[in-house]
Amino acid sequence: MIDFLDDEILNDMVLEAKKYTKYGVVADYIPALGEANPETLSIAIYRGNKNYVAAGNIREKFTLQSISKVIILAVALMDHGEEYVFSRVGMEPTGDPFNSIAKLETNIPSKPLNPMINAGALAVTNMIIGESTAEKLGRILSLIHEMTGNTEITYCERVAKSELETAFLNRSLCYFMKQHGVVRGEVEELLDLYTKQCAIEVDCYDLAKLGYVIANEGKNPVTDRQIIPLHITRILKTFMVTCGMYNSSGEFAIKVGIPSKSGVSGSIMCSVPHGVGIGIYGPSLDDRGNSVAGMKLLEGLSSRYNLSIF
Ligand SMILES: NC(=O)CC[C@H](N)C(=O)O
Repeated sequence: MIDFLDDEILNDMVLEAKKYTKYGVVADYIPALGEANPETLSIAIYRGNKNYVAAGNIREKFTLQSISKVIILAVALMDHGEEYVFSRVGMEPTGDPFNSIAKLETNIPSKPLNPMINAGALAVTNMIIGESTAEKLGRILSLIHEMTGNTEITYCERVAKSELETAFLNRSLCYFMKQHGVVRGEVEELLDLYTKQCAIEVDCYDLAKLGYVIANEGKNPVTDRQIIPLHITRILKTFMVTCGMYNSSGEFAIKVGIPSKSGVSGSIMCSVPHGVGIGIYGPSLDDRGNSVAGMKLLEGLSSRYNLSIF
């Protein structure tokens, strides 16, 4: 039972998993991410109603990167409903790296295969309702504020700018999709919003709460308010299982078995069904872009506390 887990046990598990940080590298294709300390590993596990355990420097901030894909999918589904969203993005895993362009050309009609890869997330970001980038970003942040109870959360300008200046591959994905009518409007405006949403800054505690709300069928842990409809949280968790860890999702399902989403900042958000959220930060990444030590830590937690959903 994860209820028996305390800070001391968790700290020992973090120290053990930390040894694996040396087998990875920090992402530097977004130059600002390259400044992270590769030896860092921290985790917060939120069990509802302010009950949590933690280890490492859980107040250290990092950017959501691909974890934002789960949040914007929730916003788009609440804005438009399933039929519209899935007319512009698919539901199938790709088995390719997260930034791959390959399947956009070979898949007919040319819509991205799922919302957890960059192409799919760009298509979903393109659906967010709002008059301006600021309004759209404000709506994404509002949902995050409500889920975490932390209204201070905003985006890191430096990381957003660093990505916008170097996002050549994401620009290509957008132009390709624009050619095929999947992306509409100005590509630069879309990239501006996308890089800002990826640069939303949180700490492990916030991330654990985001994961918790999805695990808790969309309800706020303190007020019990339904923030995200139940059927949408099911969609989010399913994508987290099938595509959340990029092209490691299958292996991760076997070894860990928890709906999870990772980001190239080295973050992982997990939603253990029926009420546990986990937020991890460990910027040393494996060759698929997942936190090496974070995955080891999850493997240990899952087997020790029987957390696999399978
Ligand atoms: N895997 C990720 O976290 C990718 C997010 C990053 N902002 C990108 O588009 O490349």
